[in-house]
Amino acid sequence: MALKANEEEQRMPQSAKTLILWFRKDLRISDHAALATALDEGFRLVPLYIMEPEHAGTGPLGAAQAWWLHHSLEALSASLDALGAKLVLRSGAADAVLSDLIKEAGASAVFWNRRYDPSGISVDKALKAKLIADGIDVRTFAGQILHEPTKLKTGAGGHFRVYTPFWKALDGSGEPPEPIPAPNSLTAPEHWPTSETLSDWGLLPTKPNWAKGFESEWQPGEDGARKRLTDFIASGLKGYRTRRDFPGEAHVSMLSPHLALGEISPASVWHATRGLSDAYSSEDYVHFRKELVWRDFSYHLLFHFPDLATKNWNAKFDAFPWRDEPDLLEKWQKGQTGYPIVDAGMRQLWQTGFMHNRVRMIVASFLIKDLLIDWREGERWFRDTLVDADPASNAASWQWVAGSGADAAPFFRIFNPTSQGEKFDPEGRYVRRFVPELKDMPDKFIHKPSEAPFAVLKEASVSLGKTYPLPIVDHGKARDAAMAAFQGLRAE
Ligand SMILES: Cc1cc2nc3c(=O)[nH]c(=O)nc-3n(C[C@H](O)[C@H](O)[C@H](O)COP(=O)(O)OP(=O)(O)OC[C@H]3O[C@@H](n4cnc5c(N)ncnc54)[C@H](O)[C@@H]3O)c2cc1C
Repeated sequence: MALKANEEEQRMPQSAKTLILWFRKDLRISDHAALATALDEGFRLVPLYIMEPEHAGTGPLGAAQAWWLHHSLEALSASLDALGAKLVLRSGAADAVLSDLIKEAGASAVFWNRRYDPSGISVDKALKAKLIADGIDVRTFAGQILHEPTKLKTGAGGHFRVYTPFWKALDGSGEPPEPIPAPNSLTAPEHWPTSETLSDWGLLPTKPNWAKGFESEWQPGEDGARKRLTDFIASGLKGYRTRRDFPGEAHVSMLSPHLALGEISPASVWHATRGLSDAYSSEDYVHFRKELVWRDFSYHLLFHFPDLATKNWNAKFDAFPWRDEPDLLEKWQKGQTGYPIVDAGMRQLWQTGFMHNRVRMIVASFLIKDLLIDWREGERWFRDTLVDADPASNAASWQWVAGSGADAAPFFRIFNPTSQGEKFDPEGRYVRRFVPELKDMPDKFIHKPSEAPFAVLKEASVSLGKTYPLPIVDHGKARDAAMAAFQGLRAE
């Protein structure tokens, strides 16, 4: 538990040791085990964030998440300022940055919260060994996920491949630890080391500023995360189980970008759904927790299968006859497929850096099964354009839709984009928001403008092929082609 300011001063001897607290995907001060332990032990603190090279550590960073990171670091910096501390920014390989900073700050300890992506793990392992050999006190802590992948095991002692037993094991292993409150103050080092300047990192887009639409949608940082959670519990959680699939309604939390950079801990989210009044159905909050646990499951898969983003989990899919169709890929990316729910999803992604989960499944199915384009193209595009881009959830979800993943949807479950739209966006509320050229279409044709009579199109000022595209593929034929490709795979 963190100490109060005056208690800290009394405990801290003049010669208090200096510690570097390395922030990574845990850009918060609440429920931060490394921070709380450092304070309990009376260290002087140098908070650090390292912009590591593309392929080592936290990267590669997509453009949309880079925007988020900029604002998240600003918010963390402001929280630390309010506690009398500074966030030191450095760029470069973590081992070089840390060895310089240890000398500059006269630090004897480095603490961090653990990460579970393959490149992060390999950097951390080597670094920890080197620092310990140099006599530095290195300690690492849990907190990015609910339960660490090394701890949850199947009855036979192996790792999980199927979600339901994973959920049961996690749920049965007890509640995650109670969140640790934010500290009231931090103890500064004798001299503050120099810091690079955030604006010099070029994380924000300039010409053009394609992130304009993000600004009204999001408040990156810990306060924004907490507000999102409070608002969701107040008005979105009721009805979550039955309404979470409807993208035109506000029954999902939109916490994923905050969780992706650790502005809020999953344990805090979990505990916030405890002790709710009878007004809440346990079906809603249990279902919500189950979704949160998909994130843990994805990390569990990534930890045990580090190539999740690049290799088919099921190697049978290695022989899948993917098509090389750059024009169709671009139409999908730009939301110009002629299928309104797909286009609305891809435009929501471009305009806000987010897409509703149901629609992610529909657009992914469309890319993979209607266009027969390799799921890895979709994974790459999402990684660059999602503010919640996450190495585990993104890769696991793409493989889930493709049918190549662990516990995946079978390949032959091919979404019909028209009937999915009609079922989950019956009045076209979501489509009308993101595909405004269809806003005056009647409900009956909002998901199938290409089937609307000429008079209906005219009345809605829609000219197919001009103001809105004709379907780029015929879904029925595309479905048959996908099934034939899949049957070919099974026959091999
Ligand atoms: C093709 C595809 C790609 C995806 N890529 C990502 C990604 O890069 N990053 C990401 O965080 N999620 C990804 N997801 C999972 C899911 O779509 C998002 O987590 C969810 O839409 C976030 O919205 P929310 O916070 O409102 O979710 P809520 O419904 O409010 O759920 C709460 C939290 O649970 C977690 N969660 C919910 N569903 C899933 C899921 N299926 N898998 C993993 N975690 C889940 C998220 O952390 C989420 O914030 C992807 C899904 C698909 C189908």
